[in-house]
Amino acid sequence: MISVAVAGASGYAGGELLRLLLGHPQVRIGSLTAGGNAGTRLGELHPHLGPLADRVLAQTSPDTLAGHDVVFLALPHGASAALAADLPDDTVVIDCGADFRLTDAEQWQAFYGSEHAGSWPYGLPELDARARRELNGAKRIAVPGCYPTAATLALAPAFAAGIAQPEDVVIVAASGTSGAGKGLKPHLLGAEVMGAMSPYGVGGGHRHTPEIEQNLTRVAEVPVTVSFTPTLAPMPRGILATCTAKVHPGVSANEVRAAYEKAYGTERFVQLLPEGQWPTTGAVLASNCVHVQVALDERVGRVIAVSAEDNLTKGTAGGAIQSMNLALGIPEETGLPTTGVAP
Ligand SMILES: NC(=O)C1=CN([C@@H]2O[C@H](COP(=O)(O)OP(=O)(O)OC[C@H]3O[C@@H](n4cnc5c(N)ncnc54)[C@H](OP(=O)(O)O)[C@@H]3O)[C@@H](O)[C@H]2O)C=CC1
Ligand SMILES: CC(=O)N[C@@H](CCC(=O)OP(=O)(O)O)C(=O)O
Repeated sequence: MISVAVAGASGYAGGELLRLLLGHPQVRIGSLTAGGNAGTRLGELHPHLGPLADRVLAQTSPDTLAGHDVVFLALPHGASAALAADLPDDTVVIDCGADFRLTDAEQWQAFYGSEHAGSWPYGLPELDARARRELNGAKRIAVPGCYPTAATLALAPAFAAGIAQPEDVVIVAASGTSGAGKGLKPHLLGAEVMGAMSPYGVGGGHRHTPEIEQNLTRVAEVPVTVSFTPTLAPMPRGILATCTAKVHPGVSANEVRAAYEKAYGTERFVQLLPEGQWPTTGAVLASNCVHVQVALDERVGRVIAVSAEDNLTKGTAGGAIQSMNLALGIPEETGLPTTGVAP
């Protein structure tokens, strides 16, 4: 059995990790830690995690996380780097936060405003062949942000196939409120969120912009720039990303379709929907699958790719466990749901 600790077990990402790990046949759940909620019964914070209800959260520290094969860090940005440095080199450490996602220190400084901690293998196996190679046997893994997972998977095939132009890429994505974490935020109070959609981080300032650009640049092998606008939607979970890019002159709808079929034909967790069927967040609720659809708007010469994911499942915890499976050399799909919850 693989012994696993979760730091940040009281939060949304930590709770989703535990929901999925409870169904993982090769995992034994060890230490569960938190910050201010240390000392609290898990059942008070996550009443849906019945079998773990009587576990009491410990304070997060290298000592309470010691002695495990795998440690998941589901902590606020900036909290992982120092902690990870004090965990043994032979422990698999999987960071759900942003600390080790970006390779460019200047971009990190510009968007996060703190010192760059470095970069780890990026936990998006479907990005390219290199991603899976680097995750196999990895001891440190950076889990992607939830928007970058959705946007990257929507657009990567168009860039990998050389169909899309690297400028004038526009991404507008709607997220459920759990994406913002459990902390109290005035704009996320029920009265503000219920029944309304609202944009935020408008004008290129959202910290996921450089992460999306990093991913698309990697597959395109030329610098890709994107305009990314997130919006908040009145639902607890889910992301719907609508992504468009100009195509090179002469690209046909058949070529676009073929590029996406080639990219995702054998992927278990990225499903290209049948032509004409468009992704919905409802269909991927609690599933580790991302649904993708693509069309060519011939009138304006743009490819329109739409993806839907559960931000807490494939967008965080499911993606993290998929990477753990690769790191440990066990089948990638172990313990991960490919079906959603409906209605
Ligand atoms: N929510 C999402 O959709 C996604 C989240 N992520 C990332 O996952 C990480 C966790 O996010 P999320 O679960 O949403 O956030 P939450 O705010 O819901 O949870 C944060 C967790 O971190 C703990 N914590 C906070 N401060 C400290 C501290 N100083 N020392 C130790 N523990 C601390 C909290 O403990 P306590 O309850 O005791 O305060 C809680 O367990 C973040 O880095 C986030 O960016 C990544 C992708 C998507
Ligand atoms: C709705 C909402 O607020 N979403 C979060 C993104 C959550 C996430 O995936 O991002 P990190 O892991 O980088 O925090 C945001 O826009 O900041």
